[in-house]
Amino acid sequence: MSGTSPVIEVDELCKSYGGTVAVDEVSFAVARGEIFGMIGPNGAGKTTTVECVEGIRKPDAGRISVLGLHPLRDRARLRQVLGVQLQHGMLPDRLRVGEALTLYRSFYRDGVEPERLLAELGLTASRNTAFADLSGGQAQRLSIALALVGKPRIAVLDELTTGLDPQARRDTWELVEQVRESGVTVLLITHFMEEAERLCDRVAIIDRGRLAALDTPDGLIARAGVQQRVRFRATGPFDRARLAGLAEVSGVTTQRGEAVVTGTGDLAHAVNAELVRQGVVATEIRLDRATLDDAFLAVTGRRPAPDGERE
Ligand SMILES: Nc1ncnc2c1ncn2[C@@H]1O[C@H](COP(=O)(O)OP(=O)(O)OP(=O)(O)O)[C@@H](O)[C@H]1O
Repeated sequence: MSGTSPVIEVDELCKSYGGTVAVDEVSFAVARGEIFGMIGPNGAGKTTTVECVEGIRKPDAGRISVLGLHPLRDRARLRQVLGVQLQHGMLPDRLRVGEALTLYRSFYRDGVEPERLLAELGLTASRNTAFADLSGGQAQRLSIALALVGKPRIAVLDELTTGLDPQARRDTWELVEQVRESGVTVLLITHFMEEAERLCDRVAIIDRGRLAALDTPDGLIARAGVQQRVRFRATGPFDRARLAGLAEVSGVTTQRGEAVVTGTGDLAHAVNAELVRQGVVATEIRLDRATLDDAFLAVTGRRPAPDGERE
């Protein structure tokens, strides 16, 4: 995190619905200009946490500060600096793209020229299209445009690319990177591990209402102690015992004529260096890198839903 004070501070946030504890003493801080991700199983408490940050839910306990504002007491001022992505189905079907942007622009003192946003988000040709007639990707881009039209300092994006095809998803990721480059801090809730790994500077894993882990994607993967795998074919025989004796290595097996070495740390480098010491040349060396999926499993005990699906 940079030396500047955080733009969002959440301190020991608690929220229950009747007997259901949705958020249980969650604390974190989001630095200016970062893309901060929240991942976790369904019902883990992500949306409730973010809704408390947005000032649309009242916490039972804890302290939240957003750009120095209190989400409930300073709600009107908060609305001017926080851009929130619309959830599906929140616009009237017959409202046209251009009209929606102009309407939303009118809610803010400061803002971006709607025409400019339309162009930047590739929506110029859809300006006169009614919301109900937009494709999934176009509707998603419109919801992002509406989150940005008030020139927010923080954008909250919830389920950014759910329902989009892979190409539209990648285009949306580029868009979010542009948003961040323009100086906006992004709070992103996602079910896609690949999305979190690719976009987020830091990721909070929320599980059963608690903050289970918080780190960079690489840090989460490394801290989970997830096993990595290096596969290679060797040009000649090599001493397996010496390979197995390396600090980084936990196992050496052979699969379909390939040596498969499992372990942690800088495994590929350690294996390669040992083979060089043995005078063996490895061909087709491949590293099966651990991913955020593995870290998620290690932290929550559950696999993320396939391809970010809702369970
Ligand atoms: N309005 C509500 N009334 C009662 N219980 C609720 C309400 N909203 C959420 N909950 C419950 O609180 C818990 C946390 O829900 P929340 O929506 O914050 O989780 P989430 O991590 O955002 O889940 P998802 O990934 O499914 O959106 C769940 O057990 C949920 O059923």
